[in-house]
Amino acid sequence: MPAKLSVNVNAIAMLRNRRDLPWPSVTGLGRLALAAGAHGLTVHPRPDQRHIRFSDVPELRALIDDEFPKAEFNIEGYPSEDFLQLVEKHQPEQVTLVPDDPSQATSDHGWDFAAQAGLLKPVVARLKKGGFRVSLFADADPSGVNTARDTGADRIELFTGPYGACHDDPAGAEKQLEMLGKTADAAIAAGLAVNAGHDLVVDNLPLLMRGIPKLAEVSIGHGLTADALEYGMTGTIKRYLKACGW
Ligand SMILES: CC(=O)[C@@H](O)[C@H](O)COP(=O)(O)O
Ligand SMILES: NCC(=O)COP(=O)(O)O
Repeated sequence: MPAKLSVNVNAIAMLRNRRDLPWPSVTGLGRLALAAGAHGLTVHPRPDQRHIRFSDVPELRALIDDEFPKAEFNIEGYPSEDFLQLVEKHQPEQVTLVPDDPSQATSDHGWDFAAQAGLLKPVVARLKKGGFRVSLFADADPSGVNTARDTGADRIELFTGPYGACHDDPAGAEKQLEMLGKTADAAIAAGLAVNAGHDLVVDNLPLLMRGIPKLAEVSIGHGLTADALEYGMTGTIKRYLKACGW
């Protein structure tokens, strides 16, 4: 089965937040994405709420529960106490832990598993006890994978930013893909499932899918939102599903 597509609505929220007005509607565009066949929605709340607001989370939870019960909600973020309470309240199907500090413009690295296993283990245990699937944001580096597994997580999410940055450098993209593939192989051998995300677009998805055919899920926001301005959300989801191999 091809990788499932989870649509990250952070960029839509950021556009809305330019004004004190309710459009573009995060929930409305999330509805269009799910109606067009996307498998889930992703949000990445940050403490300053510059993208998604905490108040968006219950609306998106209700959208999935009421209208798309087979879809999944994925909440990504740094495991602060506020974040953990947010996910415990709104019960996403998947929690993706990301080592962002609040000043970062966007996510730009995965966990340093050797150094941060002590922080992650009790957090993963708490989330697993709450019934959540837990995924850990990971750089393309197979050496950290066993430590990631030992935290008790179910999945890793490969950070594909450096791959996405090679949009005009095919040789560089191949190099990045090789490391991503090795990391995915090591993770699967360790018993973890593998997601991927960051700077994925219609043009770089087919190569990623061929290189890592066992990917479980991709979460895509920035590039997909840019495409939606051009093609509309419904047309964009169809393009992205096709690029994923559906
Ligand atoms: C973990 C990851 O790569 C994404 O969640 C990314 O952080 C998207 O969030 P922004 O669109 O807010 O940068
Ligand atoms: N986990 C990655 C994600 O949700 C979206 O990242 P991007 O497509 O906005 O770069």
